[in-house]
Amino acid sequence: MKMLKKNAFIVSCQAEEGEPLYGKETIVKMAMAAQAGGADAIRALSPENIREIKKIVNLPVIGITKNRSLKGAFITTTKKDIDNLVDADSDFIAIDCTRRERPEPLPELFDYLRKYYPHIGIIADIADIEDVKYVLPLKPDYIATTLAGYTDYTSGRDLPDLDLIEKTVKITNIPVIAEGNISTPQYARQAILYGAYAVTVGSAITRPHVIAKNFKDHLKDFRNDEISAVGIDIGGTWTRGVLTDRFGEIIKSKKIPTAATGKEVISNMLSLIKGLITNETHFMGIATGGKINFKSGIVNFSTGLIPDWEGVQIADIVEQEFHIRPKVDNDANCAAYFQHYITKVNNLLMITVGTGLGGGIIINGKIIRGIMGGGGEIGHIVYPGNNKRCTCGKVGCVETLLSGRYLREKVYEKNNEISLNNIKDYAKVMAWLIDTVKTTVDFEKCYLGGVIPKYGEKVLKEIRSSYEKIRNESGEFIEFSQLGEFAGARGSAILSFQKGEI
Ligand SMILES: CC(=O)N[C@H](C=O)[C@@H](O)[C@H](O)[C@H](O)COP(=O)(O)O
Repeated sequence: MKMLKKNAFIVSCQAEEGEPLYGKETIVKMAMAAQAGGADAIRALSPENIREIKKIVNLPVIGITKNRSLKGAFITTTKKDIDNLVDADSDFIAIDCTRRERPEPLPELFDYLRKYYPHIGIIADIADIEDVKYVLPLKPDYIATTLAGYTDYTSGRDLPDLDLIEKTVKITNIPVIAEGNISTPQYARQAILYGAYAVTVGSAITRPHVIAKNFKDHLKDFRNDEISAVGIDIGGTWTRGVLTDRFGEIIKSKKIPTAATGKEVISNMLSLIKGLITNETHFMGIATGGKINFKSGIVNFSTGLIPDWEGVQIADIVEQEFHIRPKVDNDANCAAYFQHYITKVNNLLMITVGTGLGGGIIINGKIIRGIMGGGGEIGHIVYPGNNKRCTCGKVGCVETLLSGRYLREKVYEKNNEISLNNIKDYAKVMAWLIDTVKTTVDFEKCYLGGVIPKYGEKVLKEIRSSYEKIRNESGEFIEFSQLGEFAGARGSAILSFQKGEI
């Protein structure tokens, strides 16, 4: 019996009737292309194709037949199929070994192959770990995860099912072939590291209509329109809104005081959106204080700076009204994202000094959100010796020493001039905070946004020199953010153009 190489890369070259590339001439070309790309073996459908491939391509072939008219198992289900595949010079034959109804009993197919074609390797195509247990007594030569997601008992699973590989290698020494929805080279590599003996890739290489659809899926929501987005930033004091183009440039902006009850905050948000949205707007972002579940668009936790905010299903409310699913994120995360977008700095800390003290951390271009959406909430780090109670319920949060309100008290203005007499303490705590976060995530730049830039360079200088005393290194990486009061709203607009989690 032939063996597949360890860590082999198998390319499945298939097109069923009705698919655009159906026909043996194309299938042979697919196999040639796969070989040129370094494939170690080919998986192919139907004796006619296999015969042609074997004439031209010098690689082992895993042969299968498919009978789509069957209700249950459909890959190589009869002894006649086996005869035809062997006759076409297949080196291996894959058999549907799922627990579904089938025309001929599975043990009979195995016995038949072993008796009449002992040189042919048998690959058991399975869908879940129960299938593996079901087929183990028949001692297949390989087990392939081909059918995960394709049976009624596995449909709806996250694919590729890498866990299935891990579970299978735990209960058997029979080599496992990772197959089915290995859609990227990274997944192929992961599959091997999860314990697969070899990996089979099909559609991602040989089904151009699937590849094209995947590209289209990433572009189709741009439609036949100018790209624009509404971005809303709901803060403790102000609710700001912008309509931007694809670059985050403001087309229109508006701001209103944040209302005193949750109900009003929501109705204000909706009317702000109404005043900004156009017929061509298909994207929306909402930035707001608190810990936000980015996936569901629900406020997980709020300090109370925005009234009745916890548990509000922002994304659902907006979607119901405007039929656009908005991306909802923490306000400082959105400001940080916009800072990253504008400056191209991939590792940064954004501190927004406002009603509270917001933080957003970008590492390798990604927003750090964590489990509950509380990532980067640096205002709630406890400053040693501080016993002020914070709006979040804890005692000692730096927010109680660094918020905009506190800054105003420290930097009092006499005859329109800023007095910096008390700024030293403020700068010391801010520098301590920056050092604490830098020690944790080692960002490249720290931007101070919100109200702090309006107090001028002297404040910045003081923070830098406090930092230099703590670290004995330059504080030049600390800068004022130049993006202004709409940074959060613009950031949420830019974020809404992205697909998936950013
Ligand atoms: C379910 C089914 O009919 N699978 C077939 C089995 O041979 C093929 O259509 C797949 O292309 C092959 O398994 C590779 O998987 P993917 O194309 O997802 O990389």
